Amino acid sequence: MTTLSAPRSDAEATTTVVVPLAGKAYDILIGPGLIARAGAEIAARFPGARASIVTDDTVAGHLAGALNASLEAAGLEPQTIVVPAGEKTKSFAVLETVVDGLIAQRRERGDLVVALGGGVIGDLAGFAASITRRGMRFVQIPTSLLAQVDSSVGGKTGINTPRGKNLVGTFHQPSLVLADTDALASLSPRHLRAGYAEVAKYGLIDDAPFFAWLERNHGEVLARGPALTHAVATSCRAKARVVVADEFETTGARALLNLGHTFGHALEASTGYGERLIHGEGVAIGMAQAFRFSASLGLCAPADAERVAAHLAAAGLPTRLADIPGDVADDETLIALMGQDKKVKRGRLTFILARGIGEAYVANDVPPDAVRAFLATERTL
Ligand SMILES: NC(=O)c1ccc[n+]([C@@H]2O[C@H](COP(=O)([O-])OP(=O)(O)OC[C@H]3O[C@@H](n4cnc5c(N)ncnc54)[C@H](O)[C@@H]3O)[C@@H](O)[C@H]2O)c1
Ligand SMILES: O=C(O)C(=O)C[C@@H](O)[C@H](O)[C@H](O)COP(=O)(O)O
Ligand SMILES: [Zn+2]
Repeated sequence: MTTLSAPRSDAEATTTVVVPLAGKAYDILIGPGLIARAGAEIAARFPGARASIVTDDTVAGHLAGALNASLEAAGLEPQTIVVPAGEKTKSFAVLETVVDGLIAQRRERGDLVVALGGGVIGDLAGFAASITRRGMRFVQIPTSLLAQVDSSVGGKTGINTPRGKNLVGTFHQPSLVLADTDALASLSPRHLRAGYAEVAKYGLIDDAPFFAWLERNHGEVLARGPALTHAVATSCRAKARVVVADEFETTGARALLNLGHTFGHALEASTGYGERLIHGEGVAIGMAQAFRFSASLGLCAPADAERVAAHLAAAGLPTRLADIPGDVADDETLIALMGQDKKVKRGRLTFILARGIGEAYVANDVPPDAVRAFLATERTL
């Protein structure tokens, strides 16, 4: 018989997932108290480096003081750059203020940019790090569920343009990820649910048992119980596996992480990157649509599509165009936005479709007419 005992300290409660990329391997530490320990963890790995914290004006109020104190105590001479919270911050204008701030702070190539915040901050600060002085190192301290399970891992960085999501950016891996599960205490329920969509994505792509586990345990995950930490660690392991297999999204393995994003990104862009539809919500609708599209093409059982939508709805997520407040852009606008997707090859649309739960695959060359016919049915839901 195995006797389980509670961890005696935050350090003992920490899970480490390694992203073993050749020449640029890094650790993801997951657990409580990591912001308080950030200075020690960073200084031990990057002796002599100084740190610039990039955060948003919401996260700053909750967590920047504690992080600053920890980095200060470890001799990292922290300075902070604060930008507005929200998706609109992933823009050229805000990128310029971050890059200028790093240069004004006289940070060198060997110093560290520390992204403290959700996916918006991680994508923006990571991009700024990748271009400032032709490439600074950076550390991700993800504070939203979405950032802890997805955006802080894998090195996709970037900003949006009015013509589409993440259309300007780089691949630039972080040097360390510190996912402090205590930080999630102050995250709003809406943003927690949005992050949950990306958790469910890992089950839908290739891990049916994890999806079934989520169906049983989503209440505890969303109640921020111990199941939440399990969900974060399982998600990070899944993402690390995919990123190591296909870092630059060339073989198709990484494209699977785009499940729900062809539809979702078009919806986000068409709603102006505002509060009407946040990324995880767009992904939830997009994943439900990807399964309904697959069912309509005879690829997967309609019951699977219904099960996916039912689970996302049970988690409080939108699953239909009608769930988006206000008018939704017309089909031609959405198809034009999908045409800007980075998976497009020689003008042909690519979707992530599914043969069932946990059986997603990359479908190249989906005819726009099939998408048009499908969207027409979506308007009736
Ligand atoms: N690079 C990638 O691989 C990747 C993966 C998934 C998503 N993304 C990107 O991530 C972004 C979405 O990330 P997000 O959902 O974290 O959005 P976000 O960064 O806007 O954070 C959501 C909101 O929660 C607030 N917040 C964050 N942490 C908090 C905390 N601990 N306490 C209180 N408030 C907190 C933020 O201020 C913000 O208002 C999108 O731009 C998306 O494109 C990138
Ligand atoms: O890491 C990846 O690869 C992903 O696709 C993860 C997605 O959840 C994320 O939203 C990503 O930013 C989308 O990438 P994009 O290349 O489609 O913009
Ligand atoms: Zn995403």
